[in-house]
This record gives sequence, structure tokens and C-alpha cells, in this order.
Amino acid sequence: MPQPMLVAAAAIINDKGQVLIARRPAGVDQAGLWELPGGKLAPYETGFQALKREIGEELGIEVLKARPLIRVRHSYSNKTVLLDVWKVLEFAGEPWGREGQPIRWVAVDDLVNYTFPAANKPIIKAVELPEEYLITGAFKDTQDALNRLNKALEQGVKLVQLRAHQLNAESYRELAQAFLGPCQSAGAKLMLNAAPELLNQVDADGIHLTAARLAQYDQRPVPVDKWLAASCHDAESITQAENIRADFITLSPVLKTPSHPKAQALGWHDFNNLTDNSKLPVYALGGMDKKQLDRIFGLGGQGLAGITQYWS
Ligand SMILES: Nc1nc2c([nH]c(=O)n2[C@@H]2O[C@H](COP(=O)(O)OP(=O)(O)OP(=O)(O)O)[C@@H](O)[C@H]2O)c(=O)[nH]1
Ligand SMILES: [Mg+2]
Repeated sequence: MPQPMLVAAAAIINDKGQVLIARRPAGVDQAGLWELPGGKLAPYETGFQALKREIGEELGIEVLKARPLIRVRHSYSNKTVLLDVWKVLEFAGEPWGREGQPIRWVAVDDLVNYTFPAANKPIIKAVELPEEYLITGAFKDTQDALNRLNKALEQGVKLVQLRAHQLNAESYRELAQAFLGPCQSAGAKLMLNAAPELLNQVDADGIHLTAARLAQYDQRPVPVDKWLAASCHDAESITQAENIRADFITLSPVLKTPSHPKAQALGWHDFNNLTDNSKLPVYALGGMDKKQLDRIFGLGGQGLAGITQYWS
């Protein structure tokens, strides 16, 4: 593999939750496309140092606080880039296009209306996705499930996977219908852990494929305006998720977990290796709790997925 060009880029979010994008000027590579501000690492610079310098040069602001968001390797016809993308949490000053480039604050939901370089597809998804992915656990009946869901939504959960393998197809569909309203009111996305065809009956935000379902497809089984996620456990299933153009994945079990006592845990080292080689945003799953979020970010993860934290 050729040595990639190392690039640091920033997802700068303001207090309205908008993200700052800039337009690449005429005459440069990828002219006219929108991008996240940033640029190439100088020799001996770390990603964060390059981020601070580039953002100062391009936008005239000082990055005060940032954390890793996603690292994406992408090969164009003329070069390979490794984009080290940071989420900027605090900055000083008012950004302006110091190099004459148009800049714009855009609502996260509107990012789909702008054209970015091909490498940015998973990056835009990482910007859109929250840090936590709730997977539903055991419940007594519909009312109990809804009570637990509402509690989780009150605590700020923005992404929910309805996982209920104990239900038959009809009961699952009914429960999924019942989940739609509360999720919509809370501005949360609802992923169905079910066959993709269920989207024809239940207008949820997307489908989460089990590892078994993931292996069955040779192309993306849901429309592009819906989200597609998959459960992965190793490099092979991650490649399969990329091949069918999934938007994000869970990777498990990172640590030992009581819900899957027989499964061999990956451990942090393998989690890091696998996310490094994944093009897609990766949620860590298995034995996770919120205290591990900074470690997960540092190892290339999007955030954590799980059940115990919000469902019990
Ligand atoms: N800054 C930035 N670069 C991106 C993005 N996506 C992407 O593929 N790239 C690629 O990363 C490479 C380096 O980015 P750059 O042109 O901003 O580098 P730079 O600021 O150091 O430019 P310069 O060398 O002209 O001063 C370019 O080939 C660009 O196409 C993105 O979202 N932001
Ligand atoms: Mg640049």
C-alpha cells in the first residue's frame, strides 16, 4: 500500500449544533466540493498540532478543546489520504474564510445536501451519529418496553435499536410501530433489528442487521435515505458491512459481558486494530459504560452501544 498523505480535519460544532463547512477553491484538487476545514500534517506534527495550526490559518480561530472523531483512509485515483478528523468542542474567535474560501454553518441534517469528496461519506455519518447507541434489553410487555424507552429518551438517548428476538414477527412489528412516536418526538432515530423488508411497513429510520443477516447480502438491502447498521465481530464481517455500503457498525464483544458469557472478548487492542482498518463509524459493544467513552474515542470508536446503562 502506498504511504497515505496525512490530513487533519475539524468538525467544528457551534452551540446551535451546526457544523462549519468550507468550499474548496477553484484550481486545487477537488475544486468546488465542500470539505471540513483542515490540511496536511507538517513533518513532526501530531494530528492535533496540525489541526490547531490549519484551523488557525484557514479560519482565524483558536481550537481550545477537541477530541478524536474518526480516522478514514481513502484512495483516490491520484493519491491515498488518511484523514484524522477531530470534533472541536471549544474554540476562541469568530471563524472567517482567511484564504478566500466560502464557509457556512450547516445543520447536521442538511449535510446530505452538500457534495463532499468521496472520502467524507463515513465522516459525515460520524458527525451525524451520537456517542451512544441504545440497544433494548429484556422487558415484560409493551407498556414496560415503552416506559423504559421513554426513560432512556428523557436521559438524552438519540439512537435506539429495537432488539427483541423473543417476539414473533407480528408482535415485533406492533412494538416497532409503538416506538416510532416517542422516538420522533425526542428527535431520536429508530433502528429495527429485523429483516430490511419491514421498512415497507414501519417507517423507522433504518435497519440493524445481525451478523447472520449481514452475511446474506451482496448489496445494500435498504434505500439510501434510510440508515443501515450491522453487528460485526471480526475483520471479515467489517469488510462485508463496507461492501454492502452499511453506514455504521457495532463491534463486539469488546469486554466480557454477562449477556454473552461464552463469547471471547476482543479486548481494547483488537478493538483499536479493527476500528483503524474500518472505514465506517464503529460503536464499541460488550461490557461498556459511559466512563469508557474517552478511551473509545482515543481508539478510533464512534462511541458505545449497549443496554444496561439506560434500560435497567
Ligand atoms: N481539509 C480537508 N481535506 C480533505 C477532506 N476530504 C478529503 O478527501 N480531503 C483531501 O485531503 C487532502 C489535503 O487537504 P488540503 O488540500 O486541505 O491540504 P492543505 O490545507 O494542507 O492544502 P495546501 O497544501 O494547499 O496548503 C486533499 O487532497 C483533499 O482532497 C476534508 O473534508 N477536508
Ligand atoms: Mg486545507
